[in-house]
Amino acid sequence: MSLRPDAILEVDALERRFDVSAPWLNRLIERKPRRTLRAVDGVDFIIRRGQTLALVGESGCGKSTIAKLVTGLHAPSGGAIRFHGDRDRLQMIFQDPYASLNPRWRVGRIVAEPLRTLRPGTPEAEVSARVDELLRTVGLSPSDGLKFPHEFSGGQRQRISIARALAGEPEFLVCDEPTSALDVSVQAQVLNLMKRLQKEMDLTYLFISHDLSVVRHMADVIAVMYLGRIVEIQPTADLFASPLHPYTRLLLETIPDLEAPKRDRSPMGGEVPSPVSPPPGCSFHPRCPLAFDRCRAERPQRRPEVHDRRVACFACEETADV
Ligand SMILES: Nc1ncnc2c1ncn2[C@@H]1O[C@H](COP(=O)(O)OP(=O)(O)OP(=O)(O)O)[C@@H](O)[C@H]1O
Repeated sequence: MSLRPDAILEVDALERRFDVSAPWLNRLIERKPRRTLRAVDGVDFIIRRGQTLALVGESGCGKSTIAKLVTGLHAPSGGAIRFHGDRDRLQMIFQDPYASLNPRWRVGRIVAEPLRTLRPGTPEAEVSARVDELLRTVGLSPSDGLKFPHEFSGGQRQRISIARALAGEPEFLVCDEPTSALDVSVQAQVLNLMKRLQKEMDLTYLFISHDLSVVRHMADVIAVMYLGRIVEIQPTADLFASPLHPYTRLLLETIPDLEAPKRDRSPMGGEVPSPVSPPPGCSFHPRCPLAFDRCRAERPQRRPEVHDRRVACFACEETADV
């Protein structure tokens, strides 16, 4: 059952645990219990058709695991993923175009492959015309189809990945750090291309990044993750104008040259705790300058009835309009 008629993806109480126990013989000898890592620990969000939701957070907070759960590469340990689109029209773009393109195939064949899978029996002349068109769409030329991936720069390779994804006629794209391997100037070009394609083709994006400045101009809604959970979700402009969660503020403070008004730069050091043994209460409390007793004992929840504007924080929810 869909909660929202315009939602293409609904994720509810999603969990993914990994067994990270030592091998059974070591456990037996050393009398160690099994260990479970909670990579995704009760995540929910919706994405509306034609929009971009960004998942942002430090390395290890569970972003890629969510991408793999949504694309079906991992099975959930709990919760639900409801995709209201056509599963065959869900594609993924990865961070590392070097690793995701077959080095022994010419670009034309790489881009043609999803097309041949989607529409078997398409005449070769038609496939080739479509490949040429896709290469032009992403800012390459048809003659580039004759080359191998190693003959291109990082940005061009990511354009090839995008052309390949488009060949599968997607309606939904999961983009896992698509520009983080690229120089800043090239990053902007690829992001602009993705934005243009989204508009022209009515695409929906789940966009993953560790960098808030990258998603600022891409996302309609930003979900900030910490240790397997979403701690805050807000429409992008609101998140930048009035971040609620202390962790979001920490992330914003690390963006250089942000034109936002200067906030109190409270030092918030400390390491991200291990997802194998997260702290009790709010996972962020050991690093949080606002933490009080309740934060150490009880886990803050986000209110489920408001989809795009929620914060899981006892200290800020009293003042927040959520
Ligand atoms: N197959 C696996 N087996 C065991 N642990 C895993 C596995 N995949 C991910 N993890 C762990 O789950 C947690 C979340 O990892 P994930 O890759 O989703 O984070 P991330 O936010 O995408 O970080 P990064 O940007 O570094 O990939 C990490 O602690 C990671 O070590």
